Amino acid sequence: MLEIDGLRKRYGDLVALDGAGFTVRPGEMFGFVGANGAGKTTTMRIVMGVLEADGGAVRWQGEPVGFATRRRFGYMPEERGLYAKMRVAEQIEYFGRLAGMSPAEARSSADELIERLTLTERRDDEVAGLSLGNQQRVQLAVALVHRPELLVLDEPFSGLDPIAVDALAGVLAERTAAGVPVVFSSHQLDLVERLCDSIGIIKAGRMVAGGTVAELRARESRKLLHIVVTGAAPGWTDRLPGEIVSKTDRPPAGESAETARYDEVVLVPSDDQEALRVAGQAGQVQHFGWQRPSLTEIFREVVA
Ligand SMILES: Nc1ncnc2c1ncn2[C@@H]1O[C@H](COP(=O)(O)OP(=O)(O)OP(=O)(O)O)[C@@H](O)[C@H]1O
Repeated sequence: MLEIDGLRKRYGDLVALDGAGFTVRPGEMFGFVGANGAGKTTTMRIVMGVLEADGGAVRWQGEPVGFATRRRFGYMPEERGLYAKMRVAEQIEYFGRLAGMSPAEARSSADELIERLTLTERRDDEVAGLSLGNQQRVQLAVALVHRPELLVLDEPFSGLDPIAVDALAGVLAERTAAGVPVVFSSHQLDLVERLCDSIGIIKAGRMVAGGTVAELRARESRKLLHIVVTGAAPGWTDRLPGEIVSKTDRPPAGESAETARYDEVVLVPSDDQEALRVAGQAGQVQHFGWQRPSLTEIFREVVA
């Protein structure tokens, strides 16, 4: 289990981390999200010992993390670090050897990752000549090659095409199934929502929300009502009790309105039963139900 506790870090006068912390359990995929400059990279660098914290602690299996422990971690830094002139397979093997693998182990692990991350046709190319997305795949292979006990990945999905996203998600799911905790940062919230067991949201160096997506939905979000009414006279939505978050009178593309008028409203109701009554009196209620907020909506709410 990885425990990050009360991290503090200043760069001169700028407070980058102000008590940030979270826990990642064995086999858990943890999505670390926050706006630009919120402190994600700084946190990951401290976990990996690239930066020293001014305060707080990082523990692995209950013990403070040191150099020997970090060698067993896999890290994909924000500043990608590959040898431009080295060939793909050679490079991945080299990093496996650096982490203490035998030549045979490093080769077989590199071969497996090359295949999984669909780099087979590029295995003898120099990294410098690869597209950015392919360089990213090599960087991921380097982080994974020594079969680390913990994975810390700074925006591993950025710049990958959808096939590479699926390939990487598959590799990470295998590692978590084997008990490895994975922490990754991302701005692709739909992906985070799809892949992660739990999520931490950081804002200005502090954690502002955390838990499973279901917990976040239950705890952090306002309850939204989604209402669709056809055939109502214009202006009826003014009678709805509560705050209208969005509304449109245009039916979704591809669906023609059967009646002259279509209204779709998202409402934070002050009285849901009254909202139902108003909608029913106004026209034909086609849909009336609670809307589950997406992670993007929750993010906007807690980070705003
Ligand atoms: N070496 C540095 N010197 C001075 N300030 C820094 C340094 N590194 C980061 N910062 C500042 O610390 C804050 C946190 O930065 P950090 O890179 O950790 O954010 P982030 O959440 O990873 O952002 P992004 O999503 O843009 O990658 C920002 O205000 C950033 O400008």
